[in-house]
Amino acid sequence: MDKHARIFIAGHRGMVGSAILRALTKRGYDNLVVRTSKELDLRDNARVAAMFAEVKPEYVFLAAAKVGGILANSTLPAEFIYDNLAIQTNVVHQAYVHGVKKLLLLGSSCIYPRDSPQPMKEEYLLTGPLEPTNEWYAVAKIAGIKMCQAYRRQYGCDFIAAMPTNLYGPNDNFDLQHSHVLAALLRRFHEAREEGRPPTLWGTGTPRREFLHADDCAEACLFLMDHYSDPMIMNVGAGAEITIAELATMVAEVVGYRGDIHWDRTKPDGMPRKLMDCSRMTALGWTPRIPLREGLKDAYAWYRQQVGATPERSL
Ligand SMILES: NC(=O)C1=CN([C@@H]2O[C@H](COP(=O)(O)OP(=O)(O)OC[C@H]3O[C@@H](n4cnc5c(N)ncnc54)[C@H](OP(=O)(O)O)[C@@H]3O)[C@@H](O)[C@H]2O)C=CC1
Ligand SMILES: C[C@H]1O[C@H](OP(=O)(O)OP(=O)(O)OC[C@H]2O[C@@H](n3cnc4c(=O)[nH]c(N)nc43)[C@H](O)[C@@H]2O)[C@@H](O)[C@@H](O)C1=O
Repeated sequence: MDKHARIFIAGHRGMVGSAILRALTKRGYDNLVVRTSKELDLRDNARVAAMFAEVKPEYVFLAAAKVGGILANSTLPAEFIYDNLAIQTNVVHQAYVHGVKKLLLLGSSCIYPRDSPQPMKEEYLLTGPLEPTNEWYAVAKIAGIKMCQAYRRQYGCDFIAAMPTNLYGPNDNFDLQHSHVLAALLRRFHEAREEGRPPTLWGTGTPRREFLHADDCAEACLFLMDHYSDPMIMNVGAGAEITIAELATMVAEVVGYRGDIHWDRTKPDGMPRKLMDCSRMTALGWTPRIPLREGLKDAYAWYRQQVGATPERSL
């Protein structure tokens, strides 16, 4: 991408979009196009078409989506399938209509079958039933992948799709009902320490997850924009997994909480394991840089800043 190219970052205020914005700005890109969801609801096809006609972006990072953790996904199925289908349909189609040179769509590791062999390779897509807690979101994401592949096949569009694993970092959602596990745990342990009572976590603690910092994910997205043009999806992971119980211990250490943990086993575990096989990304020459413990410290520092907790007061 030329440093003056018009680059539309859809979802620039979200965790991944803001990390992409930071990464591009740091590299000196000076023609970045952003819109909040209030300024431009990407579910509205006419408004998306008008924006593309007016701005004529040359490159698109599609990081706008309806996103949430296991409970949000299982309790808001209509919003997860509708919003994501509509956003992708409008952005991908208008990118084709207005001759976008390259588009990167963000999918998710939840597109793989619940009982996939581990680690999960790209070719396992559509080889078995999905995990029920996020099937609506996963179906929408799979449709997004298929749109990129269809527009490449029929119209020759250079549209690619990256599948990140579970992400965390600055600008994550810390809502206790709707967030992903890592943000929820940082907040739960922070509040447990402040209030002197044990946190209640969900499920059994036995599921395994892989966690990638949003800044690493953004670097991977920029790398793929520069080095990858292929219909095959690309896994973007951290390369190591950890149980939720082990994650809880690590978060407790980072936050400085030393006490009991309660587990609410009425809450779902979701997929038992979700480890990406990232050998194709590694072979291309990209690997993540931020170790989980360092990333956790960074995410916790960001959270404390948001809640106005000074280190002196909160530790
Ligand atoms: N978080 C994770 O663990 C993972 C995320 N991903 C994928 O990465 C991408 C980014 O996720 P993440 O950054 O976490 O999500 P966030 O929830 O942090 O951000 C999503 C962004 O999408 C925008 N958005 C939502 N709905 C609309 C709409 N109708 N019109 C316009 N903009 C809209 C929001 O804009 P605004 O702020 O202006 O309202 C927001 O900035 C998504 O595709 C997600 O599926 C993949 C794997 C894991
Ligand atoms: C990235 C991916 O993320 C989602 O899938 P998920 O990985 O299952 O989601 P999660 O991060 O919310 O939970 C991971 C694990 O952690 C446990 N857990 C413990 N305590 C809390 C807790 O307090 N909050 C949450 N959310 N989970 C908790 C929870 O029970 C589960 O076992 C998809 O829906 C979809 O959004 C998607 O694409």
